[in-house]
Amino acid sequence: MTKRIVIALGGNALGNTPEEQLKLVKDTAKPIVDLLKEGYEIMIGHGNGPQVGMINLAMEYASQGEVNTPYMPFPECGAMSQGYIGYHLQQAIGNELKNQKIDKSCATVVTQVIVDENDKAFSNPTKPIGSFYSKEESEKIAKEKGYTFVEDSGRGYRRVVASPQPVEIVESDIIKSIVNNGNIVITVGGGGIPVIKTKDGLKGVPAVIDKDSSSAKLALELEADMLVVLTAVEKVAINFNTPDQIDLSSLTLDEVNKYIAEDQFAKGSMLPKVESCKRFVENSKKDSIAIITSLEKAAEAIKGETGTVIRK
Ligand SMILES: Nc1ncnc2c1ncn2[C@@H]1O[C@H](COP(=O)(O)OP(=O)(O)O)[C@@H](O)[C@H]1O
Ligand SMILES: NC(=O)OP(=O)(O)O
Repeated sequence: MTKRIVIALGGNALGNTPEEQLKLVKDTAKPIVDLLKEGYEIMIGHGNGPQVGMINLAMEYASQGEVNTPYMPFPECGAMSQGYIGYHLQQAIGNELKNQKIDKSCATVVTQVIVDENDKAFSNPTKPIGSFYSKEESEKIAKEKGYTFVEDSGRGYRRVVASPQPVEIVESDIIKSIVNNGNIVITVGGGGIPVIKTKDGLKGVPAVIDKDSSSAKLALELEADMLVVLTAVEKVAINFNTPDQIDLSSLTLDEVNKYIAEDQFAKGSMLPKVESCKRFVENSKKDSIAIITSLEKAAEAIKGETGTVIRK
């Protein structure tokens, strides 16, 4: 039977500028199309932290100065980031499908994800977005704009916004029909545009959902066999970045719980990935697995030759 995979693409698959992104997505397209060729059904989720931060900053700047464009709300900036990233990815994957003479298509679905308006994440912003700043720069911007900044994994200071849990993927039926036809779908970009239910219908809210969390949700809703989280490291480690670092080839759910309790996975980087994989494996009705590895090693990891596999 055809196996269904959800791939969650990390920041290093996209870069930080349009030029960088256009170049990187070409490298991303090849292993994805290779997997389709091997008979897998493929859904792609991706991050948007740097991109939504950039769009939001640019739109805010333009709405304040002499240019005076209309104010662009944050959920609309999220939608723009999905379109911008989806456009580059679907173009690169479309070109690769043509190069490999595969008669299938790739499309992006602008995706809304329902969140709970009472999610406590709204009063505790944790999701880093946009550029990295020095401590002094971040303090200046925080004072001017009232933003919250945190130090992000030793890489500098970044603005943080609320990151509620995904509750339901609004467009899951259309996503299913695309993938059922053997085509590649790019969806839940940037975790999806967070929306809440109101008496007048859905309404966007200013937040950024974690893309690994939404990719896990997608994998559960579409009964995927595998969730593949692609990031900058080949394997998850314990004692990460210390002389005692041990790279892990496999993790059971019990081991995941033990290492989470020991604080082995950094908050805001590896922890949400491991937690998303755990949620998928724990709740999947099948014997599904999750893999965390790098884009370069994705094909090998799916064959079981590298990466960190998380299973029941
Ligand atoms: N225990 C760990 N094992 C491996 N990597 C870790 C660990 N803790 C933190 N990391 C870091 O987390 C990074 C992945 O998080 P991040 O950069 O936020 O992901 P993304 O690829 O989605 O942008 C890795 O590249 C690595 O530097
Ligand atoms: N939305 C999201 O999770 O983006 P990043 O992966 O860029 O943080």
